[in-house]
Amino acid sequence: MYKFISGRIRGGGYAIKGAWLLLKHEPSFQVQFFIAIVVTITGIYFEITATEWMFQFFAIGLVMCAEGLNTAIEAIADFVHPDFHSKIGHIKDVAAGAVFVAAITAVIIAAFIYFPYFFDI
Ligand SMILES: Nc1ncnc2c1ncn2[C@@H]1O[C@H](COP(=O)(O)OP(=O)(O)OP(=O)(O)O)[C@@H](O)[C@H]1O
Repeated sequence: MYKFISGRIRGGGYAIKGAWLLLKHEPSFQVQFFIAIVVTITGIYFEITATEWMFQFFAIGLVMCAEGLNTAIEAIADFVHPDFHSKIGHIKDVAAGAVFVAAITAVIIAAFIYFPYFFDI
């Protein structure tokens, strides 16, 4: 039981380290983090509802999670095949496509939340 708990705590430590590495080294992740701060301040300013906060945090998490996984896939691709290869290009394009889908979803959620506040409708 002790081993199980200490193993889980250690795993959590590695995960936090991974999130910190993304924030420290990945420009795309840093941009998304900055946007997350901006929309959080915007949410506070407009006093959005609890449901809108939930959707907003879900959208932020979705995009940053997709970006983190995309970064990991890119790193694996570069590690297993550092040279140019059409298959590696395809893998990276598909992984980037997943981030794009998450980002479009977040933009749609943001539009639904903020249109009424910005245009007073
Ligand atoms: N080894 C490779 N072989 C073939 N195509 C590649 C290779 N490396 C990159 N590409 C192409 O270049 C694109 C950008 O790849 P890259 O690894 O530079 O990602 P990136 O633009 O730095 O992504 P991010 O901004 O998320 O870090 C890929 O989507 C792919 O189309």
